[in-house]
Amino acid sequence: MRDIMGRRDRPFGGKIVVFSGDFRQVLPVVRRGSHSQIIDATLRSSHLWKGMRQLRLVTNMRAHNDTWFADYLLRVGNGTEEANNHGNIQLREDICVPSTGEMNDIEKLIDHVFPGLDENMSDRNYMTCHAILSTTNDNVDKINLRMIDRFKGEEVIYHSFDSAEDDPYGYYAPEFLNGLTPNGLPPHALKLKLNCPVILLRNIDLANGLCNGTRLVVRGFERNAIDAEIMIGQHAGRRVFLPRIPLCPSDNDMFPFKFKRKQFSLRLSFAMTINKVQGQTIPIVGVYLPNPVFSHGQLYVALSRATAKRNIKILIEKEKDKGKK
Ligand SMILES: Nc1ncnc2c1ncn2[C@@H]1O[C@H](COP(=O)(O)OP(=O)(O)OP(=O)(O)O)[C@@H](O)[C@H]1O
Repeated sequence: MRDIMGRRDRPFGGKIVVFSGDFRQVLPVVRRGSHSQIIDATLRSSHLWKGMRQLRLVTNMRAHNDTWFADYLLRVGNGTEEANNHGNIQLREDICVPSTGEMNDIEKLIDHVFPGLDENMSDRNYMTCHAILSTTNDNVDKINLRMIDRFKGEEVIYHSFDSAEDDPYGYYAPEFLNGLTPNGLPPHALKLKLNCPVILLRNIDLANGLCNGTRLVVRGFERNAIDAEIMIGQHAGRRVFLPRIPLCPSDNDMFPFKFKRKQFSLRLSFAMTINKVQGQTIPIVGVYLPNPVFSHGQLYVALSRATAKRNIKILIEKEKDKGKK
């Protein structure tokens, strides 16, 4: 930009650039980064920050029909909501699913978030509007497996082809490789049913709306392709065929070998991680917290996906209640 504008002394060659963001949300991810490295990666730490003019948006448009909820979100995000002696936010009882410590607590949360699932299974809008959020991929996988079992229809399982790239002597058995599911990769056995919601894990075709985080519903199964319909955004309603593609973990140091998985770049999306849904609106939200959130920002992102207090339910598992945030 400086070269084009011929003004090497000014940031962006003197052009006005608009940055937007909400500092209450989850901070940038720095792999294995320390607190200071994470802070260092934020816009506020950039040398450009001192030259920026700040404008504030003051109305929460997503929750504009529920001003109490909009204020509550601000209190959570600003750290002014009532906290206990450990500095953890006490979540209000009226937005929590009572926890008994039994396995069926999760079923109760599912019933709250997905009422009338059987009648609405093929409705794209229904699937777009309902989701359960949690902190880690393990928690999310647990809910997704329960949901796909409850979902009506015949199950189809696509298995991946896994290999260790730099293993000429075959030290790593296929069964061992199949058991690995590094972050950001689909599972070895991808269990799907017709009309189930899924989320893309890679950028495949940005121009046609197929990018990391795109939510789709499965409309058909082929031997080596999945027929899916895009759920949200400007390409909503478009039908696409998704192929199996070779995928490697984004963190190369995770294993002492180069792991490659050929699989559909999809995961079920009845439940998703809080980090994955940052930026999305999900009108009816369930939050599953078997363990505390990592930061207030994460709680703020989870709660602020919803449009009103009545549309949110949180399950905090009882036996781990002490550390709740
Ligand atoms: N001016 C507006 N009038 C009506 N609705 C609006 C307006 N601006 C935004 N919205 C709605 O509010 C919701 C959130 O908008 P958007 O995703 O642009 O906000 P955001 O600041 O990026 O949210 P977040 O960072 O929390 O994900 C969307 O459903 C959008 O349609």
